[in-house]
Amino acid sequence: MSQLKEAILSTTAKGDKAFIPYIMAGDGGLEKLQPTILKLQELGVTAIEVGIPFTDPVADGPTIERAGERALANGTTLRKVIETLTSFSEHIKVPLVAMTYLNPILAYGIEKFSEDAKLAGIKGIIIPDMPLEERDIVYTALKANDIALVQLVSLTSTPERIERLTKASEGFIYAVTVNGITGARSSFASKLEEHFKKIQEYSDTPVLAGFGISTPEHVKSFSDFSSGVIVGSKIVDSLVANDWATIEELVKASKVATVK
Ligand SMILES: O=P(O)(O)OC[C@@H](O)[C@@H](O)c1c[nH]c2ccccc12
Repeated sequence: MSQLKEAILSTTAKGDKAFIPYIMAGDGGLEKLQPTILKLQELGVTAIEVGIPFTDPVADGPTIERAGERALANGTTLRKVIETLTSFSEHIKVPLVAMTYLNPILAYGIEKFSEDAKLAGIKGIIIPDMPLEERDIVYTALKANDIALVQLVSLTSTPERIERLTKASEGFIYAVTVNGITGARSSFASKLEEHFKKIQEYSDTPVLAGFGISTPEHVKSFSDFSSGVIVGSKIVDSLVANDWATIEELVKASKVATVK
């Protein structure tokens, strides 16, 4: 079993829910990466999604897109992110999930990338612009380096597609809670619960909810019918504002059993 899936299952076994914050590597300078990751793991997050900035981030909403622009303006590259993570990898105790578009990995070289990513503590990867049908391009190299390939399931996926995606997804299943791009939302569609149940039918891999989750109340309500949540834009904004109290509240909301 992948270390990513193991970390999530050990969290849910305690009665808590998984909490995965998304951060944009290089936002505020790459020197912020180490203190940010170490502080998040101190707060008890389950894993950390590390975004690699990219010039054409088609799935990113305005908050993440702007964070990416700031990171690129700082000179952040995939290579520098991997080097920085590797420099303190002995201190990283939670699995890292890289979030990158296909192009930077192909430019790096998929084999070399997978080997270097492993040394950097990366245990999973999300590639939003890579369709399931194309995954052979990267799969063997990732597998050889124990990197789980996480699939995104959208609200509009057909039942057949949901089945294929969930069966293929490794580490966890990323269930997208809204139509469209990333970013904080104030409300969600009804019937999400049914959608989540359908996703979970095909696989014992934990289903996590992501997109638009920005308050402790959202975290709690999604926790009722998923194994946990991913929070991106709200975390990115809070890091820019150096507002750790907000981040702590979000993480705490996932600790159903161990924090009263
Ligand atoms: O920002 P939000 O709405 O909280 O959603 C998480 C999301 O940002 C993060 O998982 C992510 C950032 N970029 C992506 C691209 C595709 C899928 C997911 C992502």
